[in-house]
Amino acid sequence: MSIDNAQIQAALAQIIDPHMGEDLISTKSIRYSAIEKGCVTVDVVLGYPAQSQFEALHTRITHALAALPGVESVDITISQQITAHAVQHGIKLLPNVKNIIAVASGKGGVGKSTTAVNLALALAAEGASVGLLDADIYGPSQPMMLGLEGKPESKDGKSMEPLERYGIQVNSIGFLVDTDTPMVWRGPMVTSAFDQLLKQTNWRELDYLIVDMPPGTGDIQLTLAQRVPVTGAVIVTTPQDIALLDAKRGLKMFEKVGIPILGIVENMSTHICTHCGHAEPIFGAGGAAQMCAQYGVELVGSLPLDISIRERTDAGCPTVVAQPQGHNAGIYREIARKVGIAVARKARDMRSKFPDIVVQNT
Ligand SMILES: Nc1ncnc2c1ncn2[C@@H]1O[C@H](COP(=O)(O)OP(=O)(O)OP(=O)(O)O)[C@@H](O)[C@H]1O
Repeated sequence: MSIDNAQIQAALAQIIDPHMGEDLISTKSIRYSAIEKGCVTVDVVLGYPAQSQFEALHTRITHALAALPGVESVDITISQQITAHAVQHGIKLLPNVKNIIAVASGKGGVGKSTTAVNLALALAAEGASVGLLDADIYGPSQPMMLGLEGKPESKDGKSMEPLERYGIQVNSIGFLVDTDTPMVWRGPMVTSAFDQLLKQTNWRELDYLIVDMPPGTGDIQLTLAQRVPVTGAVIVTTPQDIALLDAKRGLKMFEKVGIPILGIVENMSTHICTHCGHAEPIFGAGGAAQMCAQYGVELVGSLPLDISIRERTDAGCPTVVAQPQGHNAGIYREIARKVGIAVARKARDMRSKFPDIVVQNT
């Protein structure tokens, strides 16, 4: 009994990508499929970082196709290709950077930098090429969180080479601005230092550049948001009403400048007692989920208030690299996957909704 390509396509249309919630044909993940003398060849290309999922997907496709009558052998290749970005109209794109993700918070101290660095490392752990730009003028903390010292080198006296740590490229406003200078003086220097960081860093072929934004929703944040060709923003909040209120302001600020929200991260959602392991929602519960429902955005993950998260970041070795098999690293990886998928989806949606949007095809 012989089999044709239409039957192969029909079988592939039954395989659901569990992370996208759509089948492999609808997600346009099948780049090539052919059959010759009972031998099936299929090339699958995922649009988000998912290296750790390749094996499971390979097994599922192989089983599904091998079960078809007339199939003698199956040859499946799985890879990933991060989609190029769509950004706010009128902003110049950065060379060598496919997607920029702003990590922001309405309020300071909610764990924005901790989330940004772990998100960057989790995306890299799934095989993406990632950069981290620390634009938090109030307290650039990425050098400490990554245990990085020194200044970026300049080969031509104008541009900077990003530093590297744990497989990601890093540049920080802390390297350019004297953080001991009072904020009132630093303010005017900020936008030019930020421009320098953004445009004069020689990023090398990034799938994602994660920008750790300064906390708040004032003029500085708005200016920065308007200068960066952002694919989307991730907003970090804690569960208290006051933090949620500020997070909503942040959300509106991004909407105002046409930047889509890729997701909300609820940090310090429950306190885990180091003695008995009891989980207590000391800052309240359910607020972030309610906010997400109200604004139609996704709650991409909730991290507990866990002493090990603070200890690892303070020691310059964030959770995702310090305890890759731990529960919290798993949550960060899940957040990274959801953000990666949201980027792929938003780029697709924006291109169809706003045909005049700037799209970089790389
Ligand atoms: N889930 C968590 N559990 C325990 N400690 C945490 C958690 N998230 C962040 N922290 C700690 O809280 C402190 C503040 O975190 P972080 O610097 O990431 O916040 P931020 O929002 O970026 O602050 P800033 O407003 O200063 O930029 C840090 O010491 C960090 O290690």
